Amino acid sequence: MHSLILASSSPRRKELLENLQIPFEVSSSDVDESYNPVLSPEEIVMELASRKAKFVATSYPTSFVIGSDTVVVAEGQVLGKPSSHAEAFKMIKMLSGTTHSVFTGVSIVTPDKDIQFYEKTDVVFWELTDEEINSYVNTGESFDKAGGYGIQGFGSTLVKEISGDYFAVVGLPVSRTVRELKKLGFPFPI
Ligand SMILES: Cc1cn([C@H]2C[C@H](O)[C@@H](COP(=O)(O)OP(=O)(O)OP(=O)(O)O)O2)c(=O)[nH]c1=O
Repeated sequence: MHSLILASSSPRRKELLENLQIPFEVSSSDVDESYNPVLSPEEIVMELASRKAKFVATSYPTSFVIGSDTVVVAEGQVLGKPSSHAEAFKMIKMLSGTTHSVFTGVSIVTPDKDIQFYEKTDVVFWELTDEEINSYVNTGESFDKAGGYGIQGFGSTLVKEISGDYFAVVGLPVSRTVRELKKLGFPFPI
């Protein structure tokens, strides 16, 4: 039987896949995450997800390997992870009182195929005061997350509504991923 590998160092992606109670291994993908700025957000996340999965697949040639990438798009700008308090503040300020889109791309590499897909989720933030933004950034939660927030943590208090897959915002659109794995012939118990 083929084994399943998650090509990620994200603890959230691991937790989401663990919810399915199927055995898998984690192998982090040390790839260059730069991209051509002319690409659309969906092209960027699928390209980076593919790079991550392909990198790990070279070490697991008989496995099904899943790679994923998440970015936030606001005011036409693609936001990755902030690297300072000031940058995180600026990102959350940009998201305050408006709707932004979260794009998560997934790539699945098997011994004889590789596919990519993406999910887009729209997220509406409450109007936030500078004080609220500062105290959120002070939690330290911003730094390893696209757009500078985590919907699954304190960031849940910033969110007014979402339209789309919550799990895709956290980093892995689990149900679509399972459907695609099944189409590729991976034996799922459910
Ligand atoms: C918007 C949002 C993003 N994120 C996270 C998901 C991703 O882990 C991260 C975006 O960075 P990614 O580069 O997609 O992933 P990563 O570096 O964390 O992990 P790897 O490349 O090894 O798979 O932001 C949340 O956890 N919650 C959120 O609400």
